[in-house]
Amino acid sequence: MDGAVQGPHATPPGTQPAEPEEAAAPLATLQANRITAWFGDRKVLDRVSLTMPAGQVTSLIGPSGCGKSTFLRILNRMHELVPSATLAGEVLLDGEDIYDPKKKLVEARKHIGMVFQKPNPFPAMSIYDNVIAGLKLTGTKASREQKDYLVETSLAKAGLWKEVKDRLRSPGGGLSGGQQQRLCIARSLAVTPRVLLMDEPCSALDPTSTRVIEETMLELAKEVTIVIVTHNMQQAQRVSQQCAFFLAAHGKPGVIVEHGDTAAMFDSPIDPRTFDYVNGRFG
Ligand SMILES: Nc1ncnc2c1ncn2[C@@H]1O[C@H](COP(=O)(O)OP(=O)(O)OP(=O)(O)O)[C@@H](O)[C@H]1O
Repeated sequence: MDGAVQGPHATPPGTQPAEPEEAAAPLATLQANRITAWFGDRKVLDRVSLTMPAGQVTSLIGPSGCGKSTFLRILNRMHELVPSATLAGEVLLDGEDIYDPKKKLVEARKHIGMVFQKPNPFPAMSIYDNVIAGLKLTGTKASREQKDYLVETSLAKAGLWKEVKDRLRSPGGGLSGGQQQRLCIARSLAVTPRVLLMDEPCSALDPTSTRVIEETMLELAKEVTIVIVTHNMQQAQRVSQQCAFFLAAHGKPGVIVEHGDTAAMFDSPIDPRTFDYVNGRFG
């Protein structure tokens, strides 16, 4: 990493969002191979493999406790933050193992961003500083002009620029829940991730904010590979091209029962358990 922000800068502030003058990083495919995960001696995932194709939205669906969030957190090395947590298997970002001991943890987090269920901006920090907060964490240096550019383009991509462009110095905590979630998306985008993981990003939001986030996701998927955990079957159908159905039988670790094209999973699932779940018959 050269420590510099990618892309051009110098768009006069207060005007229309700037268009990037350079191509973004090519779209990336994320591949999980035979992921097994434990908390202490309790196995919660068993040999889960899934390819999350470049430029697509992949939904992870399934009943509570079947390991969807654990799987998502393994995809950007957050699982290892839990002291008792261990795992086996590999996660490849465009063929490169993110758990390679030679690779820095911060690299995985930079390339693979995460948006959480509850919007978590730094409440007292300005909207502007919230967006660029990740630069420091990833050791990325940027000039004032580069920061201005990043703030504007990231907020525009997150669908928030127009609403906040005149109050960039106001605290992030003063925004509505839906706006805060889009601010968190902008913060993730500012470090130019190649994959964005979203853990039930709309579950704390009203239907209007949910719709705005979903529209934002569909736009973002053109340049960032997205993986979303959702309990909302309509949302999975609206936003994702691919779906994976997780299930944990009583006392057993979670597995993927079925995955594939979202429309096919909902219209003609192969496994009867998938049929029951997508039709609201259990879970
Ligand atoms: N920090 C932790 N320590 C111990 N066990 C955990 C921890 N986090 C999750 N688990 C357990 O791992 C299993 C999988 O949990 P996980 O949160 O991944 O499921 P999920 O499918 O995302 O559930 P939900 O849909 O309710 O969010 C559960 O049995 C849960 O109790």
